[in-house]
Amino acid sequence: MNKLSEEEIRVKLLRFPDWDYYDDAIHAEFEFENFKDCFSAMSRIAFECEALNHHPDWSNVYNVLTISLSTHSVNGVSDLDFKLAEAIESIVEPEDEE
Ligand SMILES: C[C@H](O)[C@H](O)[C@H]1CNC2=NC(N)=NC(=O)C2=N1
Repeated sequence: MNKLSEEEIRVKLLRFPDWDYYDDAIHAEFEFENFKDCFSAMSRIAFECEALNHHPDWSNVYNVLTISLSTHSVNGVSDLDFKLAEAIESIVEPEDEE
């Protein structure tokens, strides 16, 4: 995996309005109705993490999930972080069905 430059990250983040870049990682915070909904999303995200072999630095307080993604081997952000961010978005904010 390549370490993305700040410029590359900023361009990619245009498609990820929930996410921000600082401290060599991308970060997002999601709020749910209650703890059950939050933890249910976390369980679903966990399966995606295992499938990608890429794992978030995350924390949960009641109905709020805070996530940071980075790639240890490059000491920064790689395409893998965006791949996982995309999977997280599709779980947390699914598109409306027709
Ligand atoms: C050995 C194993 O493949 C690595 O430790 C993986 C596991 N999960 C990971 N998760 C994240 N976020 N970054 C990594 O660099 C990473 N590396």
